Amino acid sequence: MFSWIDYFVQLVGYPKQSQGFLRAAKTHAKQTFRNVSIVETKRESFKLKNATWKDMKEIFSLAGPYKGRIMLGISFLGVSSSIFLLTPRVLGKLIDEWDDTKKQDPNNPDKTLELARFFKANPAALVAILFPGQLVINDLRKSVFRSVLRQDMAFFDKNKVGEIVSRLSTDALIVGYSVSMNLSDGARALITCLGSGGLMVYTSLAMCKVMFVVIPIIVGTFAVFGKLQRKYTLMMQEAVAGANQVATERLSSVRTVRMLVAEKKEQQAYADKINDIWGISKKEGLAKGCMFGSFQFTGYIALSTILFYGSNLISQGLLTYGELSSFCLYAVLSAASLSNISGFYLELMKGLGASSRLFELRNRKPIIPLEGGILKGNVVEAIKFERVAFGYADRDPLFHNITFDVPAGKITAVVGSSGSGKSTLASLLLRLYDPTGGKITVDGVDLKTIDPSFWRRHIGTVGQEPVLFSTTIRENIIYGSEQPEKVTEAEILSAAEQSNAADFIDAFPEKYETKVGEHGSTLSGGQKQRIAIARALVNNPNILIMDEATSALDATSEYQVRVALNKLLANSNQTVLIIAHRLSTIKHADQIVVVDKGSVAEHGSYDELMKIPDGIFAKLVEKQTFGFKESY
Ligand SMILES: Nc1ncnc2c1ncn2[C@@H]1O[C@H](COP(=O)(O)OP(=O)(O)OP(=O)(O)O)[C@@H](O)[C@H]1O
Repeated sequence: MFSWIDYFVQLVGYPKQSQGFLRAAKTHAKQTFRNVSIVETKRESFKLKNATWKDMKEIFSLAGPYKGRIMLGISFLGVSSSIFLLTPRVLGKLIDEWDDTKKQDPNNPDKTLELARFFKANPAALVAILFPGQLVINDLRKSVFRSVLRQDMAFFDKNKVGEIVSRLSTDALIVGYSVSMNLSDGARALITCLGSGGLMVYTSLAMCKVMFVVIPIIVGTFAVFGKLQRKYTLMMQEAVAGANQVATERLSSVRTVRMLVAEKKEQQAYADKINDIWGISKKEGLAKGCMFGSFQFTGYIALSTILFYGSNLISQGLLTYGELSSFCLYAVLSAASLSNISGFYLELMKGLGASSRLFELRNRKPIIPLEGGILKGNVVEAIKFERVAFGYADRDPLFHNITFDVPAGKITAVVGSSGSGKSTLASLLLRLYDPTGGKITVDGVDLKTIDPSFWRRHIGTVGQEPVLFSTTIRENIIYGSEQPEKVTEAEILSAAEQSNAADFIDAFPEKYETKVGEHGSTLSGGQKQRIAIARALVNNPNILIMDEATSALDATSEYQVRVALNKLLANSNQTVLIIAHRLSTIKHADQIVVVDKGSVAEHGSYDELMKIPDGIFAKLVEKQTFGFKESY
């Protein structure tokens, strides 16, 4: 038989359970925020103030594709909130059941109990609204990452990768939460607040007089608390960001810290940052204590007034015990939902702040597009630099007139003092940046009109500091191939052979399947360089750009890399641009271009340049030879 205790447990248990899902998810999200709040900086408060309706529209448009799910979720929410709201009324009726004169009609049982039982048995129905949240986050992350990957190099010069990553992780999470679970919390709070207010009026109009006095006090308390809470949250996020910044930077450079014996200094720097956090949490705790104290005090006064006034009405026969109980519960409910509404508002503002940074990334159009244009990937006559001018953003101009040809099928070496802009020429040729003046043409076609991805795909590049990915040697070699799965074993072996890498790869127990570690950390500098050369060669590119990396290598590694390069250049019929640091080794180049003070100062074969009296190249060679003698 259905006992009174079962009856009570079901009634009280339902709202606890149904809310449990949302609350657990919300708590999880909040904890995550805490952990990743490091990126919330001073800009946050600025953004919050500047949030506009346009931002509001944009943020809600994220949930657009999931309208159906959201409507379903909100329907469940509406039903569950209604039941939740009816609960005090039903409880009131239960109390009145003890009053023999006001027994319920057994032939007309309360339908709300049946509904409550349904949701108690099917709590999963209430989780429906949670799914769009993760989907919104997924969409946002994917679209922002896609946009970031398509940005030009000038963008990456300005934006730190660490910050972009935290936008992708933290900001996306905040935005996703604010338009999903937060929305459901807000909707629930609003429904509960309006519903309980209405039901208070319905339960007893006379009692509402008391509430008109109490509500402003409660709202005022919440308003003050909300404002303070927001202030301390922002301060806390900044302090946590500061501490994490110190920890991240120092730990990622732990080698340098160790070599400079700076452990104690760093320990202190971190401790200072942690003390900042402690200072803020003390203030936050004090404010919270005061606010909660005053809220409880107001609450007790309100409740006592309700009870006092209510018992007066009961004694006059104008109110029942049950009605008074219902009224009290609704008063508590409406107060609690007011607090939830303020929480919803804060989270929404946070979401707006975070979204503006994400939308900025998502909507940014790169200056140099990834694709589009003439599909040209070979050189028949020559690549020409025609009066090229260039300067990096926020720096003085680097080139004012660079004019020279890179003839097809020939080896062109670029030399110049450190910082003269040799690597920058390679970047311009790859169209990582556009010249600010003049132009680069390929067989007379302006590089700006050529499809950038198609062009780059036909260029094999070996950078000064080779970058390998933390995967196998094989994967690293075929990384740049358009269709890696179609690269044959013979092609991989041939590329490794040509780059002088085959011997050391064969000596590894797992050979081509050897994992190279993060950034190739388990390989020597020379080995990394030779794998990078193999990677450049495996696609049999039409053009080769070699930025010599010799400074970081020891004599043996340098020798091995040089042998690889020489072998490669001797057999090459490709158009080659080699940025040379060791001048004695470019005697085989068809032509040498000397860059100095923003223009091409000398131009010719090795022997021709050596013959120029007081020539820059001759001086560079002399300096280097002298330098070698000094160092040995
Ligand atoms: N991404 C960048 N943003 C701003 N300035 C840059 C950037 N890359 C290089 N520079 C600056 O441009 C100048 C030329 O650099 P570049 O690397 O082209 O010289 P380099 O001749 O190849 O030097 P090195 O022989 O030392 O490798 C330098 O003053 C450098 O500080």
